Parts: sequence; C-alpha cells; structure tokens
Amino acid sequence: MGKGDQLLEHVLIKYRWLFVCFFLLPASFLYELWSYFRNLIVFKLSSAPGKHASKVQKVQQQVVFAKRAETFYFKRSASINIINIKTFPLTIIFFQVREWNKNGQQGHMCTARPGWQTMSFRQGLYKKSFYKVEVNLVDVLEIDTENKTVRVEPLVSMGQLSASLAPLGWTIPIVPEIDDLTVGGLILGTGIESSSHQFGLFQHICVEYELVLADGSLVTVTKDSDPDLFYAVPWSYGTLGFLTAAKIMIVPCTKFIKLNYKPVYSLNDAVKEFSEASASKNQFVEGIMFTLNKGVIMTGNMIDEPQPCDKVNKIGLWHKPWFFKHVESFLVTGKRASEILPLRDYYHRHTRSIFWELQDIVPFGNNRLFRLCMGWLMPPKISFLKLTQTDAVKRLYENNHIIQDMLVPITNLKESMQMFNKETKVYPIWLCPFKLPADPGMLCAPKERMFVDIGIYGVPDPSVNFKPMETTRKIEEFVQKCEGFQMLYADTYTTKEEFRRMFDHTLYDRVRSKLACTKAFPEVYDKVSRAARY
Ligand SMILES: Cc1cc2nc3c(=O)[nH]c(=O)nc-3n(C[C@H](O)[C@H](O)[C@H](O)COP(=O)(O)OP(=O)(O)OC[C@H]3O[C@@H](n4cnc5c(N)ncnc54)[C@H](O)[C@@H]3O)c2cc1C
Ligand SMILES: NC(=O)C1=CN([C@@H]2O[C@H](COP(=O)(O)OP(=O)(O)OC[C@H]3O[C@@H](n4cnc5c(N)ncnc54)[C@H](OP(=O)(O)O)[C@@H]3O)[C@@H](O)[C@H]2O)C=CC1
Ligand SMILES: CC(C)=CCC[C@@H](C)[C@H]1CC[C@H]2C3=C(CC[C@]12C)[C@@]1(C)CC[C@H](O)C[C@@H]1CC3
Repeated sequence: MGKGDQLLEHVLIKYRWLFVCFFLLPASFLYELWSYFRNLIVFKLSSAPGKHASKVQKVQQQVVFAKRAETFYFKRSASINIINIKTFPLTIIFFQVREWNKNGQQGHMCTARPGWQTMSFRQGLYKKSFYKVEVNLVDVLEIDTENKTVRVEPLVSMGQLSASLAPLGWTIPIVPEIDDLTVGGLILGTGIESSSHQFGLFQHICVEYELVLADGSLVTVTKDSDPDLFYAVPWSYGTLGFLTAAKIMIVPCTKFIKLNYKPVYSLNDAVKEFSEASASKNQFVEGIMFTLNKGVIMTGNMIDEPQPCDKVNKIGLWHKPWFFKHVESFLVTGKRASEILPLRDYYHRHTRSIFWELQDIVPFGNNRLFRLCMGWLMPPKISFLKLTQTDAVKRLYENNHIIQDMLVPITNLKESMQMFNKETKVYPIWLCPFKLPADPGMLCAPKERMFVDIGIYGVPDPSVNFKPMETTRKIEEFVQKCEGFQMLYADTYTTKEEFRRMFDHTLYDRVRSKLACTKAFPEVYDKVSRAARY
C-alpha cells in the first residue's frame, strides 16, 4: 500500500466520526422520520392486515416463478423448441440464473433484503447471485389480547413492535435490544434478551409460523400441526422456506421497571451472583463485566407505578449518559443500588450506544455537551454504518476487532470468561442468561439447561496478540467442547464438519429432504460461514 493510500486509510478510520456526525446522523434521522410517517399512515388507514394475503401471494408467485424457470431450463436442455413466445421472458431471467451456475454459483433462492440492511455483521455473498425473492412484509397484523398473541409480518422491527404493544399494556416476553432487529431475522436466526432466563430464546416465544415453501405452497405450522417443520424453522436462516408471518406470545406489561445494580469485584463473586440471579424469579437478569474481576450484575422487575418518593431515571432521553457508562458508575460507589426506569427505555437501553460499539466510531459520543447538542440524533442506523463502511474500515474490523456471542452452559461461565480474557481481553463483556428447553432442532439437548450468552464486542487488548481467524477458531473449539453454540450473525470460521457437530442437523436434514429444499436453498452453513460473507 502506497503512502497516499495509508494516509487516506488513516483519515477514513480516525475521522470516521466526521462522516458519521455530519452525514450519517442526519441521514438516519430523515430515514426514521420517513418510516415513522409511513408506519403512522399504514396504521391510521388500518390497511396492513387486509393486504397480507395478497402480499403473501406475491411471494408465492415469485417462488413458483423461480421454480417454473428451473423446469424450463431442464426442458430446454432437451430441446430448444420448448421456448415459446409466452414463456420467453421467464426463460431469459432463468438463463441468467443458469449463467451464474456456470460461474460456480447455485441457483438457490434468498430474500431480496439487501445485505447492508441486516443486523448481521457482514453481508452474504450469495445475495449477489441467488434468485432474490421480495418478502416485503412490514406490518403488525393482529394484537389478540384474549389469546395473548400478536401476529406479525417478518420485517416488523423490535422498535416498531414495542411501540405498538407497550401503549396497550402488552409486550412480547423477549425484546432483543437493538431497535432494527426484525422478527424474521430473530426467528430464522436467533434472539436473546435479559428475560431469556425465563422464556428462552426468541424461537421459544413463537407459537405459529406461516411459510411459503420451496414448491410455492403456503403452510401455517404450530408445534402440534407439524412438529418437525415447527422445530426446524429456528436457526434455519431462510433455508426451509420464506417466513411470511409469525404468531408470538404476548404478556402484560407495566410502564416501569425497578432495576437493581450489584457491583462485584472478583470473578468468583460475579459468577456466583450471576448464576443465582439467573435461577431467581427476577424478570430481567443481565451482567456487564468491565474487567475479568469487576462488573455489575443487574436484576429487574416490572412495577405498576413509582412511589411519589421514587426518582424515575429516563435513561432513554437524548442527554442521558450511555447505559453501560451509567452501569459502570456503580463500580465507583461500590454499593448496591436500585432505580426506576421507564420500561421502553430499559428495553432499548443498549440502542443509543449500540452496546459499546459506538465509542469506537464516535469517541466523544458520551460527552455531556455532545449529548446535549447532538444526542437526539444518535445512534446512526447500523444499516447505514454498514452500507457506507469503506474497505479500510472493513479491514480494520476484520483485523483489529472482534464481534462474537458465545452461548455456553452457565456452569462453564467461569472458565469461559478466563478463556476469552486470555484470548481477547475485550471489555466490557455482556452476560445474558437464557433457558434452553429440551426441544428438537438445531440446539437439541437431552434436558432443559441454563445457558449464558457471553457477548464480546470490541478491540482486543494489544497484549493478547489477536489474530482474527486463529483466535476465533480457538474460541469456537472451546465453545464446542463446552457443548455450546455460536451466534451466527457474526463470523464463524468453523469447517462444515465442525459446524455440523456444533448444531444438530438431524431434524433439519430430514425436513429439508421432505420439503425438497436442496435445490431451492443452500444449507445454513453455506449462508453463514465466513467464506460465504464479505
Ligand atoms: C393498536 C396498534 C396497532 C398498530 N398496528 C400497526 C400496524 O399494523 N402496522 C404498523 O406499521 N404499525 C402499527 N402500529 C404502530 C404504530 O404505527 C407505531 O406507533 C408507529 O410505527 C411508530 O413507531 P415508532 O417505533 O416509530 O414510534 P416511537 O415510539 O415514536 O419510536 C421512534 C423510535 O424511537 C425508538 N424508541 C422509542 N422509545 C424509546 C426508548 N425509550 N428508548 C430507546 N428508543 C426508543 C423506537 O424504537 C423507534 O425506533 C400499531 C400501534 C398500535 C397501538
Ligand atoms: N439481541 C439479539 O438477539 C441480537 C441478535 N442478532 C442477530 O441478528 C440477526 C437478525 O438480524 P435481522 O437484520 O433482523 O435479520 P437478517 O436479515 O440478518 O436475517 C437473518 C437470516 O434470516 C433469514 N430471513 C429473515 N427473514 C426471512 C424471511 N421472511 N424468510 C426467509 N428467511 C428470512 C435471512 O435470509 P436471507 O439471507 O435470505 O435474507 C437470514 O439468513 C439474527 O441472526 C440475530 O441472531 C444481532 C444482534 C442482537
Ligand atoms: C446482543 C447480541 C446477542 C448481539 C449484539 C451484537 C451487536 C453488538 C452487533 C450486531 C451487528 C454489529 C455491527 C456493528 C457493531 C456491532 C453489532 C451492532 C457495526 C455497526 C460496527 C461498525 C461497522 O462499520 C458496521 C457494523 C455493522 C454490524
């Protein structure tokens, strides 16, 4: 790399905040404004539920179209005369698909959602070559308080859903923190939150899926109607069919939560407090470790109304300190503390600082003056950050940054923390317990167990000699030994064999062959592995 390039790379990385503050923040704001009014109009016209069936039909048509195109291809190989004037346009598009095949690509299908819009760390290479099916389904369809369910389309985001349910006194039991996470992504990938020790992962609060299958047919499945397909859907990453709606449990909620902060000053204490909290009746449990030996364990419960003497801390307000910084302040006082937070502020507590990722992009983002003047514009949309990152920034994240969530049995928490400390020394670390029921599927386990999600997001300490591939592979190997799992929105460097050992493919393979998925969709590994993403 020449000197000029090096200088440019330095400027692009060091001064990314200039671009973020003066371009991305206003752009994100305008985008939010547009989607707010769009949602409002859709809601006011109440048109969304009525249009669901016709929107689903469009998905079916595209799948059938893709399928028909395939048939034409095979017929064409037998005889060129099969092309008639009516089918000619289909054939042209289909030939493009086959052209890609010639280049070593597969004629598989994926959703047309561009890779930059997703909350996965990288973009799928396959988005460039697969047959893209528009699944433009963005609405909340029905809130059924009698049966305690909400029926939603797959592109409904967590911000949108909590905004729809909270004013009515309801919530889904697990609200993953980042506003832009979508129902579809959380079901076909996975979702977790600080209430997961009681409810499990996002898949465990879903009661019904509506899917368009590889042959274009529409099915609605529950655990009773088709247990195989129902349990195979989570973690399938869109490789069994297209999700067009899901029914999710809802539970009553109040407007406030009482959050208790317990500072801990040794790893043993942290593990003990965290494990006890995870087994407790508290509705919310979360830990943030600021070093291997120092952290804060939080437990929370919804409350009806604050007492007149209670001070409500509206942590979601633009001028408030970033949540993880606020939590860190309890380490200074060293005392247990409690406070009342508005429930939605709690749910979206990591949104404004994108956990602690934003401090690397806008280093002064938590400065009081900055918050007062510009805080209302924060955070930039993750999708916009992704869309506008230069190759230099990509390389920076590739070589000097780790983003991983490792799911290990809670009994392995201490050794996992020690291992991650040795290999990365990245802090803060996010700890979130979750219950893993003994359900069939990718995470099939013989009995229900408590797990913990250990989230490592940041720049490894220079003392550990971080090498992205080798370090991640060591961590993956460790997690596998613990009978744990890796979240797949991040990079996985496992080989296909290792991946199949980590995730139980028995049910998945059976359902794929039953539903003739092999021609229509790739395997999960071929969508999520590092080699399949850029
Ligand atoms: C009965 C009912 C039915 C509805 N049906 C539909 C429907 O069919 N289709 C549809 O699209 N919408 C529906 N809505 C949603 C309604 O349109 C929403 O109010 C609208 O989408 C605005 O959502 P919002 O998230 O932009 O709003 P806001 O609440 O103004 O939020 C703006 C943004 O800030 C975030 N935010 C809000 N509070 C906090 C906080 N404390 N901390 C951090 N971030 C925060 C939000 O997540 C969001 O991204 C329905 C609402 C109700 C009550
Ligand atoms: N707290 C949490 O739980 C967090 C979770 N995450 C992760 O982020 C990801 C979710 O991000 P999000 O942007 O919402 O989703 P994505 O667009 O990243 O979707 C994830 C996968 O689900 C597939 N998919 C999504 N919708 C459909 C559909 N309707 N039909 C078929 N396949 C579909 C996608 O297929 P295709 O590739 O074909 O589009 C993709 O493989 C998950 O992997 C989740 O684990 C990230 C941060 C926090
Ligand atoms: C709570 C759980 C289970 C996961 C949280 C993961 C997030 C911290 C990451 C998910 C996608 C990540 C991206 C970035 C930061 C970390 C995540 C939000 C970037 C914004 C970092 C800067 C890059 O230029 C773009 C990244 C996009 C994805």
